Amino acid sequence: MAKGKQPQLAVRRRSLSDPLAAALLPPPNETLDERESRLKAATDAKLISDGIDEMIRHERNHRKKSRAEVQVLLLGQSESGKSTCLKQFQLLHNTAAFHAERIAWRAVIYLNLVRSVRRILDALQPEPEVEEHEDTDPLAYSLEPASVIISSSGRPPSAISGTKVPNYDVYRRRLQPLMQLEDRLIRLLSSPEEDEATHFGPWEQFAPQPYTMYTNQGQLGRPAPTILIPPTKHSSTPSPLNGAASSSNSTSSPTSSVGSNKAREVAVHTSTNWKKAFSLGGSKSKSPKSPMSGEIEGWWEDPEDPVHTLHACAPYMQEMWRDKNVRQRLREKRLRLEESSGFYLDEIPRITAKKYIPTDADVLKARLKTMGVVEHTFSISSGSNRGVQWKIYDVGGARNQRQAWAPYFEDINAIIFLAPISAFDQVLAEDPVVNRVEDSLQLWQSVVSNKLLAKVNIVLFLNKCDLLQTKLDAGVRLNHYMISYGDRPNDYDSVSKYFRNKFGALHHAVTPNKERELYIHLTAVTDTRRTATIISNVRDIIIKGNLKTMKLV
Ligand SMILES: Nc1nc2c(ncn2[C@@H]2O[C@H](COP(=O)(O)OP(=O)(O)OP(=O)(O)O)[C@@H](O)[C@H]2O)c(=O)[nH]1
Ligand SMILES: [Mg+2]
Repeated sequence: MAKGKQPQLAVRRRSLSDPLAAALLPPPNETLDERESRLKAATDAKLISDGIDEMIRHERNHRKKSRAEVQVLLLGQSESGKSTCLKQFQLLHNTAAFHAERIAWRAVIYLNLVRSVRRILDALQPEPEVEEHEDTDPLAYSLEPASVIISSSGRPPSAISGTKVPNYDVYRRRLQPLMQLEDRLIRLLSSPEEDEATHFGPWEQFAPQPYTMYTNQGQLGRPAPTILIPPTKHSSTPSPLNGAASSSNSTSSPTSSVGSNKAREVAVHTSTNWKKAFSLGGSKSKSPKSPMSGEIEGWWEDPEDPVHTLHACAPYMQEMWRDKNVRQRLREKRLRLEESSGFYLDEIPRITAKKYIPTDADVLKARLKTMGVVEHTFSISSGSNRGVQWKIYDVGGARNQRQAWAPYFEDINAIIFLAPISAFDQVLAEDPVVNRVEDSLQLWQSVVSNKLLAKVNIVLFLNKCDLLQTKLDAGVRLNHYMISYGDRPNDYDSVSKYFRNKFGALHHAVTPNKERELYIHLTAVTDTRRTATIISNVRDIIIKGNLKTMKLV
């Protein structure tokens, strides 16, 4: 009985103590007049409330209409700076997320640093006899032509009988652990098809495994990202890296082959959230718990973390990079590492510190090749337009990636095309007989002449202007590589103007839309301050163009 009464009591108490319910009750002894005016007041209040609801509905619809989606495609050859440009958009419009992801870039920065070391060791290797090399491919001495300067006659003569580096064997032995680490990092970050890092896989997956391929159809009929994952998890596989100690005694070959890893790499193409996996607290890289205390600790407490090998090798890296003979040998081989992607050799102690956290500038400099198409969404305000949804597509620019671009042409509003004009003396990694600027011009021509893109706003970034300036200041002559430049002055202003005119004239000659206004910017997209201003201009141009198209202005 007592049980049955309790709920009723509770209900009564609630209704009596509810001030709103009490206020709405008609007063006791209400007269007819009072009742009439009470009901009228209630009707008036409802009318006002309905009016407000209607206004909110109207506003919502209006906002929906003006919150048109802007879709932007970043195009350009590999290493033109597309992903770096995207990072700048993130830094500007999604700053918190960019900062949260900084830690995840550690692995890429480590790999970039280790690759620079390997390239030096490759360059220092004593040359075999001259006769054996007479018909050698000019690129045989480097895997990364983007940073190797090739003379018109092929192999630089001084590369053959160059400066001897007496400490070469010592460096090679001491830096051997880094070569093993490079293998490991490549396996973590690469696609099976590539010999260059493209994406992350989790730290612990580096066992030789067969792959299972999953594909599915993405929105708008676009090919969805392809994900290659191992059928089983091999987390118990012994690590090739057991801290610094295990590797320092190793005697295996110093120039471990990247190709030997290719078949067993775990690759994640484009979509998966690799950054999350490598962030602090991310699913794959939770800070390790100490077996003793059970407390969460930093990655530097994990004996398998690559930082230990790097930290142990740091003094030898420094010594080699400061060695005058080494520098001389690199000069003879025309290997300008300072100008290459992912250069961190000038900051070895900072990068290899146990508690190193990448800065914004480090992340912008980090080189990770894009495979497929990566979509990023931002909410961007511009002038009176608040919170416009932007989708920016970052594509892989290497030749074998370009077939993936076309499906995106139908829906986009704008293209930002990047052409690295500092690369006039470089060749494509994927086709070492093609000059990089020539390739950019060809690509540019096919984009701006495309009828499907006739109504699309096009913004051209003549990129890597900082490197162009350095190169010209160092005396590299444009007319050695582009005869059409003739005997014009070899300074930055003249050269940049020449490229601006060349790209502009090509657009004018082949565009199917003579009305289209072309916006050209001289950029260095690693420079945050300069790029922020350019991006905000571009943003306004694109939004204005987009609203015009949608007849909203
Ligand atoms: N100094 C300098 N470096 C740049 C500039 N733009 C890009 N880089 C560097 O060049 C490298 C390549 O840039 P990415 O943005 O990865 O090139 P990408 O066009 O995305 O290349 P793919 O993904 O292969 O198509 C990175 O290490 C960047 O930090 C620039 O204007 N100046
Ligand atoms: Mg990229």
